[in-house]
Amino acid sequence: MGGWRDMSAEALEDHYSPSRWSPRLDRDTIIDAHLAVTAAGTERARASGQTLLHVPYGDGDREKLDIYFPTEPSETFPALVYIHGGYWQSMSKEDSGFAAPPLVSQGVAVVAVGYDIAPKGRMDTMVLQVRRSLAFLVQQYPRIRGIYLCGHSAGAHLAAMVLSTDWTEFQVVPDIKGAVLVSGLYDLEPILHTYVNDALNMSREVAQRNSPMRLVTPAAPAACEVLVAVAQHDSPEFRRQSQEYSQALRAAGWSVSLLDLAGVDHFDVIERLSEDSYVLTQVILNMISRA
Ligand SMILES: N[C@@H](CC(=O)c1ccccc1NC=O)C(=O)O
Repeated sequence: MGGWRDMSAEALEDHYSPSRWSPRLDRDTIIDAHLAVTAAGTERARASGQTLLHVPYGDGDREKLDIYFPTEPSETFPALVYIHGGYWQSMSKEDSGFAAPPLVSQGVAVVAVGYDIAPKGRMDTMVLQVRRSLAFLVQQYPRIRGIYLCGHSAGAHLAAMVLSTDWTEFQVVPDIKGAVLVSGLYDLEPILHTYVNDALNMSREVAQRNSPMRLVTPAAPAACEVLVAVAQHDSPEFRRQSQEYSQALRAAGWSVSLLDLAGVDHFDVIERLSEDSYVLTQVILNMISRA
């Protein structure tokens, strides 16, 4: 932690703008392309399989989740809980089902979680919402046995916050068997100094208490397996954050792998989960089948 403190305001802004680092598309089109691809992929997943959409896990507008059921469900089945990115201020669960087809065909349910994005959603609230969605899921769906978390970018941050949850404050302890954190942020302090915080309006204290990097605890005996994935064309700051977080978890006794995905950028690193043959799809299916 800390090298970023020597960076100029412009450099920080650059490093925390994932759209500026892709060799594939220019910065003005890549976000729109990402929204279009993930929305179309979600539509496809909804049209082709059995779903339960907009299930409320709380009273808030966005406190809802979508379930994509396995094509041939066994009596109990594992679930991958997907937490969308968008810098805590864009996207929704309506763009979060694109990863379902290759998983539901292999007996895995996919659950896309909604949460209140900024400015309505505050950082503490978003973290609490995602934690509550997991508690709800295990209480309401006893057929789900074994949860795998997957988050992209800001969603990987929220997934990492779920890993740091003290479940004694909830009625249940979800059986989280694995976590796949893709191109995430684990230290929120640098973004206090960028445009990202305009909508979030975090104080230093809020950023610190919501930084997974500061919340790494010794691994419990049954701690889950963590896969920290980062794209070749993520910015050096994003790549540094993934490296440092995975090292910190490993030093605390967690079972962690750092996966550096070649040939992809911050956006197609996750979009390609809609493909059966994508290496990350295969790694996720492998993680689930080994458990
Ligand atoms: N303003 C950001 C947008 C961004 O980071 C983003 C957009 C859509 C989905 C995920 C994103 N990144 C992290 O949550 C950028 O310049 O790329």
